[in-house]
Amino acid sequence: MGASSQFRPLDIPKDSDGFVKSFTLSCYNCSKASEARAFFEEYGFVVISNVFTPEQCNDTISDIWNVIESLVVQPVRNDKQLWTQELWSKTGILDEGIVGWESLWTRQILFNRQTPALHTAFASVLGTENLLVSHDRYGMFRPTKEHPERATATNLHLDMNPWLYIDKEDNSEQLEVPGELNYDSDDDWITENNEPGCSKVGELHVQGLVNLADNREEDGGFWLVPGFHKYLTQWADNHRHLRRFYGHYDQFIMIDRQYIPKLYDAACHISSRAGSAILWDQRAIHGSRPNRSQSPRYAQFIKMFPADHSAMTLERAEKRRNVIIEKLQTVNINPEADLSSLVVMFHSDVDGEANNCKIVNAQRLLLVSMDQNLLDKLVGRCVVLESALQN
Ligand SMILES: O=C(O)CCC(=O)C(=O)O
Repeated sequence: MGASSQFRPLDIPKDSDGFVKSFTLSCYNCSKASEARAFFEEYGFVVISNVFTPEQCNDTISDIWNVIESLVVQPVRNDKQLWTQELWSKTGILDEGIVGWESLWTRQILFNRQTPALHTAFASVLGTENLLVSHDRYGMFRPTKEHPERATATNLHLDMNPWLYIDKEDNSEQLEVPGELNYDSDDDWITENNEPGCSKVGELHVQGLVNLADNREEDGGFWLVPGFHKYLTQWADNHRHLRRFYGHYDQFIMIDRQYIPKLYDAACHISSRAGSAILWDQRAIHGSRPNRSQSPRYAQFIKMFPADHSAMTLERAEKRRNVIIEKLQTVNINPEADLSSLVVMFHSDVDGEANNCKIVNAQRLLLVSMDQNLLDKLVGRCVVLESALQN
């Protein structure tokens, strides 16, 4: 494996119930948050517990079934016999257990994206509370004990192009694909997740998921190579020969076991309790393992990124915000009444040339400002639609 043979995978600490060590946070700058951040820096991931409540997990599992049943056009949740390959091929990406072909916009998935504890988790790791949230999909891994054919594929991948990441000089052309993201296709929201910046600028990008049921090793799901985030640059440089298998601008790199057997051996399942979030550094090679148990594995995938993220141009932020407002209307979410006090939405008549224009415009999304100084600066120049959580 060239110089990456120096890479030493780390042993992951576990708690007395066999789950990976986790952190409970009261706010983003509490002492536990510093510990969580230190853990993240060392291992390339961290588990934050109690991010979704038990009720929220149950409601979300029910929503996953609503999505599945709307795609297979029949009720299936109570009859495992119906969870066949043929039917599941209509629900999303079969091999990866992803539910939904493109980003999902149900009421439940939208409300989950504004969960305060989730925001605290990302803010703790990213070191800022001014964040945008991604609009991704659900995961559901069917039990396979009696149906091995229902297993998802064992995989390790990167949601970025490691060679563009190490070679680019700056972030000016973040997404090196033809055309700008318009958010006119639900697929654009998935593409948006795979913009990791570049190594020379060194922005931190953090992906995440919330497990909705206890997730033990035998239930399959998320795994990663602990500590790999620090070696990505070196690894990518040593493995330039693999680049020929991918398109020059591909931003999703699935790597077969035969090319990286040692990394597959080093990957660890990240077991966590229901309602826990797993956050990982986008540079850590990761993926999923199939379920081998009798219980389904349920998850929601979520990334948050700083609102002043370098790829978020004013035009993009504007389009993004407008599409989100339409999506909220489609599921009868009233931005003025139904959103959490975390969510700040700005009218579009903000003076784009003024100070902070980038931050102002980038925040025209869902999420977020709890930074009073920033709000004070902005409120004079725009209307903040903010109110108490009502869901
Ligand atoms: O937990 C999983 O199913 C895998 C998640 C993953 O690889 C991703 O979101 O990139």
